[in-house]
Amino acid sequence: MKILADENMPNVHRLFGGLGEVVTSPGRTLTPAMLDGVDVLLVRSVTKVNEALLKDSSVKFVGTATIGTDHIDLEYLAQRGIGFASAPGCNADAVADYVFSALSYLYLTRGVTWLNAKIGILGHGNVGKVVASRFKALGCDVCAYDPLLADSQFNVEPADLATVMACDVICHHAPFTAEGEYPTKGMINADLIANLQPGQTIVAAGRGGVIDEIALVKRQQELQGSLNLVFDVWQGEPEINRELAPLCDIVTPHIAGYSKQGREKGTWMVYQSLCQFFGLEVKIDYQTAVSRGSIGHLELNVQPSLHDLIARACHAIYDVARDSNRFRYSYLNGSHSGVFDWLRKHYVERDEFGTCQVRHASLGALGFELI
Ligand SMILES: NC(=O)C1=CN([C@@H]2O[C@H](COP(=O)(O)OP(=O)(O)OC[C@H]3O[C@@H](n4cnc5c(N)ncnc54)[C@H](O)[C@@H]3O)[C@@H](O)[C@H]2O)C=CC1
Ligand SMILES: O=C(O)C(=O)[C@H](O)COP(=O)(O)O
Repeated sequence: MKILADENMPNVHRLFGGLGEVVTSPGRTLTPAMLDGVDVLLVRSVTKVNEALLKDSSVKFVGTATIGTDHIDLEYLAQRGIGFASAPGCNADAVADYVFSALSYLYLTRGVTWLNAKIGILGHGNVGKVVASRFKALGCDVCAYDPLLADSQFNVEPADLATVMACDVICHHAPFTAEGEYPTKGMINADLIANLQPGQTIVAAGRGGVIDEIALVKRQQELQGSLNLVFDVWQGEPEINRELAPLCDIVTPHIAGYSKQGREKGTWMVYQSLCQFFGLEVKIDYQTAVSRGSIGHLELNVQPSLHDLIARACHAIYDVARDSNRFRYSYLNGSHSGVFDWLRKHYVERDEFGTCQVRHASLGALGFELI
């Protein structure tokens, strides 16, 4: 079996090497010619998998080690009888860690006291639910908008879009969809953005293309920079909006889900699905494939407030400012146009909060392991 994999997929040789010949390549520039003789294609979000890529190939199985599937033409795969697997939920905890690291940053730098705020979540799937549960466990007032779910499927108060957009903190965890009854493409439109008020916070960590970036630039300028903006996903990736980025507090190159464990889990979930598809034995188990954390245990002195305690704990494991600064200085101040992908390829590993043990009960709410 010949397996072609995105070079940014961790553990790919270790997991798939026993199943066939593994060749890796940059995902964004993959061409149909590279699929010659390939049976299995393993991608991440940057490869458009569609008829144009696959029509002359003999690919039998496509796996994406990601949560999102908007880069895959699922209908075409089904028509051709090509097997498919994604990795639902693999990096949901990583994205939640990103959200709380970013809110901690806003607390420390701009005094945003988000624990007392009204929180609104856009998209209540695997990621939205983890984020919502953490806020709820911390005692926050949380609601969520997800028109495709019945009320009984929410773990927080269901709300309409306008209600979520009026919240103090708005967390975008919706996929990119251009069709159907509730497409997300441009869903956060100029009208909704024109109603944003000073002091509101937006964390964009779902998919680019959902928020009207031009309208947001205009509103942020009108409000003299008083919106708190955290942007991980962008409409024109790997380019980013050069007018919007300087108006944001945190700018990152689509790495909210890039924890070591989240990325390894993604590869392992696809490995498991591939074995099932071809009727092969799963020889590498989850414990072997997914790393433990490198810190293990965190002792924190009593902090002046819960906000401070959370900020110290989150940033001891992952301080989002490190990614934002690296990106801001190299992308916005430099001429290196490939820096978006370079930073992702050379991402400095980070562990999930859940790999670290703590004693403070309130940190259990954030996914840390309580002892
Ligand atoms: N920034 C990053 O690194 C990462 C981004 N993502 C993105 O986050 C998105 C969400 O991930 P999951 O929760 O795991 O996906 P999921 O598929 O479990 O949930 C998506 C939810 O969005 C809802 N939805 C669909 N249309 C909507 C609309 N118009 N308005 C509000 N909600 C709508 C769906 O009903 C579903 O409940 C993914 O599509 C993925 O693209 C995921 C992982 C990492
Ligand atoms: O899982 C998803 O969905 C994501 O957005 C990934 O974290 C994005 O990572 P890449 O696939 O673009 O490396």
